[in-house]
Amino acid sequence: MNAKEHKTWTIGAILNWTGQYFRDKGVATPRLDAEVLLSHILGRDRLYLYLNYDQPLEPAELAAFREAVKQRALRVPVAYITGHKEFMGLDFIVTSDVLVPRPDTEVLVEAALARLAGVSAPVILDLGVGSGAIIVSLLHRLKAATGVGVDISPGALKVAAANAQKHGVAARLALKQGDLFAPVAGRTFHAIVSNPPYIPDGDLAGLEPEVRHEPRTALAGGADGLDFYRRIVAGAPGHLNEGGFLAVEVGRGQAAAVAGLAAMSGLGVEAVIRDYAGIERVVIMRRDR
Ligand SMILES: C[S@@+](CC[C@H](N)C(=O)[O-])C[C@H]1O[C@@H](n2cnc3c(N)ncnc32)[C@H](O)[C@@H]1O
Repeated sequence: MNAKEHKTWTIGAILNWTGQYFRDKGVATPRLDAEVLLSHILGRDRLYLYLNYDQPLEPAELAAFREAVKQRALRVPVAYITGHKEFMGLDFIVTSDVLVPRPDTEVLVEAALARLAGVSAPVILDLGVGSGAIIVSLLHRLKAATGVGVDISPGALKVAAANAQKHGVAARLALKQGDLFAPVAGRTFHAIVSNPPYIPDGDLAGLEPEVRHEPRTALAGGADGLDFYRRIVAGAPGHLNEGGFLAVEVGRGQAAAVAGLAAMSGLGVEAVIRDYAGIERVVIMRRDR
């Protein structure tokens, strides 16, 4: 992006340049990321870029875009640069205090929705609420539901609160800081949902550069990645209503081990659900009536 090379940078020229630059930096979706960032800076959708290919950028727009490109080249996730990520058709506020919501996690939300549709006023617990992606989506769809979201990170809870407000569910969601079940001692729920940290500690260093920008507390799951499942599955029976269920997202290859934990804690494994890539992604465990 050297001004001497181009007298004026048009939308088309800068997208071509940036796409190539990101490709050279190893970005997985270079052109798409260039478009998303430019749309964000211009406050327009991506279609606008294509319809206005020859429009020159204002100096202020160029400066802001240059800053965004610099960050993306350092492999900062796009969502941290734009401050937004779409999940379950809703626009979530995202900061570097939270994991960027993943499409795979929609499988967990859909599974919980299917099971809660017939419950008149479900009460739901989300352990490791992060941005609020799971519980906010559930409460947004289930108008009579109420929920509790727990997180160890005060920064994450602020983001969850902003998202609950944005999507009109704040009055039905209590957010609590603490360690897993500690803030809900003595309470029971129709459903417990969780996408806990599940990366084996030894795998963290080898992750994609983008993931290493995400909070370690959102990722690290102990030596074998299963530390949180051990605690969640052991604690769930005491926090589920009779007939209630626990739905957890799991990492690749972890479903069988998590199902094994269920047997030990007296929960029945109701289903193991695959994600869009065919990977076993969600384990549903139920407490008997
Ligand atoms: C993988 S992220 C999931 C965030 C969000 N639920 C989602 O699916 O996008 C895990 C979350 O668990 C939180 N966490 C880590 N340790 C915790 C603990 N001991 N108790 C409660 N939350 C914890 C992290 O701060 C992080 O927000």
